[in-house]
Amino acid sequence: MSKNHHKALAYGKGSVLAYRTYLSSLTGVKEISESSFQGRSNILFAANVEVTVAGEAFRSSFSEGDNSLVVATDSMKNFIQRHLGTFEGTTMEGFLDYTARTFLDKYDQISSVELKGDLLSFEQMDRTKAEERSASQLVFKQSNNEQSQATIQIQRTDSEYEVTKQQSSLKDLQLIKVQGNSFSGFVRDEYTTLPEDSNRPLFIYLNIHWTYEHDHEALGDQPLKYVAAEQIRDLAASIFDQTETKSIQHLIYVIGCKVLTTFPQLLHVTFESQNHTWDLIVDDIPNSEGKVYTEPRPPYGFQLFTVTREDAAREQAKQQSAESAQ
Ligand SMILES: O=c1[nH]c(=O)c2[nH]c(=O)[nH]c2[nH]1
Repeated sequence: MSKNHHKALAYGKGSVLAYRTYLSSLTGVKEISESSFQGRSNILFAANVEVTVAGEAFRSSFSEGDNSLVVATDSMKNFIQRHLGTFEGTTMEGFLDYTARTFLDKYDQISSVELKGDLLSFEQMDRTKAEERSASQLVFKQSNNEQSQATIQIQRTDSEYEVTKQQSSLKDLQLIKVQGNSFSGFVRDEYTTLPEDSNRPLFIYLNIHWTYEHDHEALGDQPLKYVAAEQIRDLAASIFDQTETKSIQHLIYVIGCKVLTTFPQLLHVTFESQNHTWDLIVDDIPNSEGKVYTEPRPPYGFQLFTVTREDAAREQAKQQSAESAQ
């Protein structure tokens, strides 16, 4: 049996919080019909960052207790927070790229650095002034719903810095569709107790990760190429609404294809989904199509799938031939 685990040699700092006011706003993104998203004011840019650094130079800090090359994780925290003050871009992806590169510039002994940042969500509240209601430029509500996240890993090579991982994510989007979902035709054998269902409510949790063909297009410097987590969220919800779902497997595939045809600058999109569909309690409410449900008991099911450009192209060709046959 082959053993295929990487040997670990790294250290870093988690939960580095940095709240920046009046970062440059993100404007000029490509607008799509499924989303009202036009940009982010960035009046508040709130980040929770994790930094991980690696390099053979740190081996002796583990084996000998030799701290002579060790950058204290406390200093890493300061580095991240102060660089949010000098950052001139508009996105988390851009901030992490900027900080990772300046970090490698500063510390020769570090051979690779990975930064992961959650963009903490603060929503603009309404205000009324002289009978006119508009978005407050001062008051925000912290929102603990789905979150956007970015990850970048940059490696030092002999001549340059190489981006070895770049990913943008939307985490923990929880969507319920109250009807228009079936699940049937699955294996029936002596272990099967689940009935076929032609119309179930479907409650799913989604993590969605997308990767650009060209890493630099993730940064937001060319806003027309930037894909915002808000747009991915709205696309996913719109497809869910429009699709008579056969399974979560099929739903995430269709969402992935739509994401890739809408944003051709993306290389692939990966889904982690969970099934949290409610249990039925009251089926027959007189004179109503309503029902009563409750939280399902554990365990829960999950799906993992990466949709590629080839998948999206095949799906688009299938749709076009179906349309021309009509
Ligand atoms: O969308 C679903 N996919 C499954 O694989 C599955 N399995 C299950 O019990 N319910 C569901 N639902």
